[in-house]
Amino acid sequence: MSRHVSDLFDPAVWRTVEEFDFTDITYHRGIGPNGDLPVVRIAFDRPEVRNAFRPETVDELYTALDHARLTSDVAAVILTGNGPSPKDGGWAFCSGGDQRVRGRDGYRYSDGQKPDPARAGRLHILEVQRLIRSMPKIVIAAIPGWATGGGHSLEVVCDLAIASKEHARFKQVDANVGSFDSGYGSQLLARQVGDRRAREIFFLAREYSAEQAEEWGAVNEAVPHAELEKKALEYAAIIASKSPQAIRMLKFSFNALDDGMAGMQMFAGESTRLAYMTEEAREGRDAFLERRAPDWSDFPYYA
Ligand SMILES: CC(C)(COP(=O)(O)OP(=O)(O)OC[C@H]1O[C@@H](n2cnc3c(N)ncnc32)[C@H](O)[C@@H]1OP(=O)(O)O)[C@@H](O)C(=O)NCCC(=O)NCCSC(=O)c1cc(O)c2ccccc2c1O
Repeated sequence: MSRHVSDLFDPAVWRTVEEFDFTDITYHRGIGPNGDLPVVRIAFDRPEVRNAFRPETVDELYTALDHARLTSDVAAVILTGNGPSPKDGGWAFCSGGDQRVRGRDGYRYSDGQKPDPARAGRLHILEVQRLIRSMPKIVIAAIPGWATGGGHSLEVVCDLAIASKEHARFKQVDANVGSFDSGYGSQLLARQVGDRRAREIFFLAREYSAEQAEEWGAVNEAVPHAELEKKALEYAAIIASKSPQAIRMLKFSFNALDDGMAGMQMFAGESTRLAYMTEEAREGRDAFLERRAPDWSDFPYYA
């Protein structure tokens, strides 16, 4: 019998991705009447601690996201948090780093595990942020409850965000606990809500609601709690109806300026792929393989 995943999870539209044995997250592939849908659902599965992440959670999250990245018939990823908490019924997207395992130099793996010293103090949620940013798929945050600290920054880095009207709460608590996301978590937030508001969110660490987040441009839409995942699936279906190449180029063009040379590299890499598909580029390859001078005469210098 399949286990209960989350109160918002509809078992009729998801199947478990079987290759993995995750403990801190769940990973599902969308299914429809005619087989797999081009969407996956990845969810934090630690509702008793408001879906705080420990290093193991981050490893699993990275693995699932990278699997989605490499799955050629997946167009979109829904990133969410399972709930509610069996302890008190509270909902969370993610409350950031698990403060119980925070050491002097980062977050620590569970007792008994003696990792390579390079993996002793972990802040590798930043690697997950970079993966979300650079993967050529659209990542949709479906926020059913609290988004705080590193969880707040994680939803900021997603391409789109939808929040539960009743239960989503936002609070950037980094400065309360002596932490600071000086990368995407703050700078991208300023892009989304404006510099003044982003400074307020970080410096004052005040709670704000889903409606407020929508008004400020921090999320795309605030929807009734019961409809959150349905709405995220709707977004994914629309994205999957578009040209994969256009979506990829658009995502990388949105990132390009803010991500500097790395952003341009992503965009330019896709341009190279397009160039490889032309007769002109094929002529260059063929000439090399046939040990002759390339004949560019069919290819004008466009103005
Ligand atoms: C999220 C809250 C606002 C929720 O408040 P609420 O009153 O609804 O619930 P409780 O406080 O009673 O929480 C229920 C239960 O969960 C435990 N819990 C919640 N959050 C965490 C957490 N992050 N770590 C560990 N445990 C947590 C809580 O203790 C309760 O347990 P009981 O046993 O008592 O039932 C509120 O909980 C809250 O403010 N949480 C803390 C948020 C926080 O401080 N997050 C960390 C910020 S720093 C961070 O995330 C971070 C991580 C990185 O890896 C970075 C890397 C690089 C740069 C920056 C990073 C970064 O900033």
